[in-house]
Amino acid sequence: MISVDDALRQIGSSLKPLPSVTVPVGEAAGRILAEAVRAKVTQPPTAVSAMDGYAVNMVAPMTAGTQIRVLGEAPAGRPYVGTLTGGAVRVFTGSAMPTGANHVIIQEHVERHGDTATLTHDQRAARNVRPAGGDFAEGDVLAPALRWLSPIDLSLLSAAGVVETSVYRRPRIALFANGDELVPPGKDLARGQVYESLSTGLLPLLDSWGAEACFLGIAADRESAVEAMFEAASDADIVVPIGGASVGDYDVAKAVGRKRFDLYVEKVAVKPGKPVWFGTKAEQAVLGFPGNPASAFVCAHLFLRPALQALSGGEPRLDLRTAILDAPLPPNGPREHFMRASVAEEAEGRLVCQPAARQDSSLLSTFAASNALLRRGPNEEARAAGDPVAVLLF
Ligand SMILES: Nc1nc2c(c(=O)[nH]1)N[C@H]1C(S)=C(S)[C@@H](COP(=O)(O)OP(=O)(O)OC[C@H]3O[C@@H](n4cnc5c(N)ncnc54)[C@H](O)[C@@H]3O)O[C@H]1N2
Ligand code: MOO
Repeated sequence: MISVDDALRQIGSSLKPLPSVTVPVGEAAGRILAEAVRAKVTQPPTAVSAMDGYAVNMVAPMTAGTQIRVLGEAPAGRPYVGTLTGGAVRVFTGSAMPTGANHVIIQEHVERHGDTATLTHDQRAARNVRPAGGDFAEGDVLAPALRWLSPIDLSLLSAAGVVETSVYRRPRIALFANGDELVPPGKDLARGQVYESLSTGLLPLLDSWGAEACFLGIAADRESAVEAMFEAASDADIVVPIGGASVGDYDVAKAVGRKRFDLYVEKVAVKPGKPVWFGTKAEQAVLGFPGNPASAFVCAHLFLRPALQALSGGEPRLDLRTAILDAPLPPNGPREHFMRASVAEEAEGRLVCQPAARQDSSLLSTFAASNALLRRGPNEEARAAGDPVAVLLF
């Protein structure tokens, strides 16, 4: 059995980044940038008014009662072409500032009669102007390579005149379940049957991690049925069989996988998830999950998410944070343990971690009530309330 870190290293060194593809910015949310994006224009391109009002050149404080001649107007998109020469130009939020103007008197501070604006409030200092390039300048790096593009990133790139981006192709993941006892939800259960429940949760999880995931269905505990699933998964970058990973007489997924792939990981010293297995053949990888529900989800977080990072040019790693334990824990056993836990943020960003009372790897209800995995090292000594611990938030 190898450690979690060694398994991650093995996965990282076996997976090469997928090719990059060019996509319209509008379709790039959730994708990972293959190269940095620079601004094509400066934003704002010129100084603009931040308010509706009157643009003036203010050389000294102005007092209420001062009268100013209104020379013209500059609606947003139609700059004023003349010179100011002591007068004011009617402007609006987003209007280009007339040449020479440094201040916008908000319209609430003015009484307007014809071409004359009379100040109703003192103007102490020049303000209400957004400088050219205040957001970004042409050539600025707006998003570095490997950035996961959020929806707001797309607006940032659009504001900078960028219409296409180079992103990694989405990893294609094909899941299938393995077990004679599994039945799709909606059917009546016969004695000994349970609903196949893992695909419904894993598909959207993978989608949220930027993958294109599909579920091929349930394979019976027969080699031919599992073979058919692998055939149907020929397009996938990673095939993920769920279940049939252990040593039982009917655990056929791994037995078939061993014939089709070179296996580099056969078991990991982790709890839950020990029977997880990994291999490759040509351009395809297989990552077999144990069927116990918590084991499958822990393996998704510990191994599949980092595998997706590796396919997108990143380092496969776990984003562990530090939290404070809220109750004592007994010594850990020999396997690294990822306990289901609830983490809450307290004052000043301090994270407090409460491990779930029941940790059996069959329990979906415990997982659903948790938002983190609490990592305990192999043979780690007992922990006291208040001790710092490592957590993986999800
Ligand atoms: N003698 C030993 N027995 C077991 C060992 C061992 O080392 N020696 N390891 C145990 C560990 S740890 C795990 S984890 C499980 C994993 O076994 P499998 O991957 O072979 O999983 P299955 O037997 O197929 O299923 C286990 C359990 O999960 C249910 N299941 C499976 N798939 C689904 C699904 N898609 N949806 C809902 N539920 C599912 C299945 O019905 C079983 O109850 O092995 C231990 N045994
Ligand atoms: O590894 Mo199993 O996942 O402990 O139940």
